[in-house]
Amino acid sequence: MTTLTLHSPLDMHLHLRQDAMLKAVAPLSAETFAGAVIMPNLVPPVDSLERLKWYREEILAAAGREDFAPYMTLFFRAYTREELEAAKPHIIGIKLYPAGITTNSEGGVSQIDQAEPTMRLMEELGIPLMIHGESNGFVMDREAEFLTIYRRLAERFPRLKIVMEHITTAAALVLLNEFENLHATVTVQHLIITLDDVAGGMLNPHLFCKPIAKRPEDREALAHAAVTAHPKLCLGTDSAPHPQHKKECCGCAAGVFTAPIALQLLAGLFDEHDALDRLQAFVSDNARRIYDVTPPAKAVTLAKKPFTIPASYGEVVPMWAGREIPWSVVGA
Ligand SMILES: NC(=O)N[C@@H](CC(=O)O)C(=O)O
Ligand SMILES: [Zn+2]
Ligand SMILES: [Zn+2]
Repeated sequence: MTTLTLHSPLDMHLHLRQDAMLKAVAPLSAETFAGAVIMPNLVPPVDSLERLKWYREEILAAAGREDFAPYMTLFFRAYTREELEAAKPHIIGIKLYPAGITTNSEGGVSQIDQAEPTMRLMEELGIPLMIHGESNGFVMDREAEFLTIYRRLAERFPRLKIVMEHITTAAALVLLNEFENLHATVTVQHLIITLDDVAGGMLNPHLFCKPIAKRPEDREALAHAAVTAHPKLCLGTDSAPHPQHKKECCGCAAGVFTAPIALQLLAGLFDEHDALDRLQAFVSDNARRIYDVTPPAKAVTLAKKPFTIPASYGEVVPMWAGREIPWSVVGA
């Protein structure tokens, strides 16, 4: 049986929520990941150091093991220099959401220009900026339209580390290569599905997320970059749990839940591309270098042995629930 051991896999974009949902999903990430970048889009958002420290403790308690590091982010707003200096040792970066563009982003930024003084301070202090990069244009064009903003920020703040979160287009990869200070995360679903899987046949709400899955040529470009372990790209699952009744309803919430199946799906993809030897870079080594983190030691062994994705994890339905996939986690 073919097996593969990954060392300290990292998820550089994760939603863990609060309360009962946090308690249900945090152990699932902690089982196979050594660390994760925790998104701050709670209600209300994590936009103070006090709230961030409280949230970190909640996560550690919910994860229930020592070998899982939550890398915390603050929700972008206008911060003072004093606030940023105090926050810096506790955060991996600050996450910017355009106002209203995705789940729980109502308090986000409506005028990017007005965000520049804070970005200037972040550049000076060496605090990375993570962005959900979508305009409010036509849904398939939102990321492409936002690329002009990424470009402007990359030019105006050459020493600011900018992470283009969950990229979904070939065009974003082109821009990624153009500026040294741009980096990117990509989800599992955007490497393996297109809009057809979401809405081309029977509507599949469990594959609906922001940004929406794009065209086959986008998926091919992203998959190529992932399986060749593009040095500026790393895994960020954007695993975003919503209870089943919020997905299977009229007005389905955006977010795909993949945390417990991400590594198995990736092993399948990398195997198909004869690239299993590059998975370690994509799920850990690139992130360690880009974000300058040293995760807890954790070995996760996968085997080419069929695995049926559960129908649900508590009240959350994962991507491809009930489907048999070729790789399993056999030791973590
Ligand atoms: N990706 C999503 O569709 N949803 C995320 C928010 C986000 O990452 O944009 C969520 O919090 O549910
Ligand atoms: Zn997002
Ligand atoms: Zn997200």
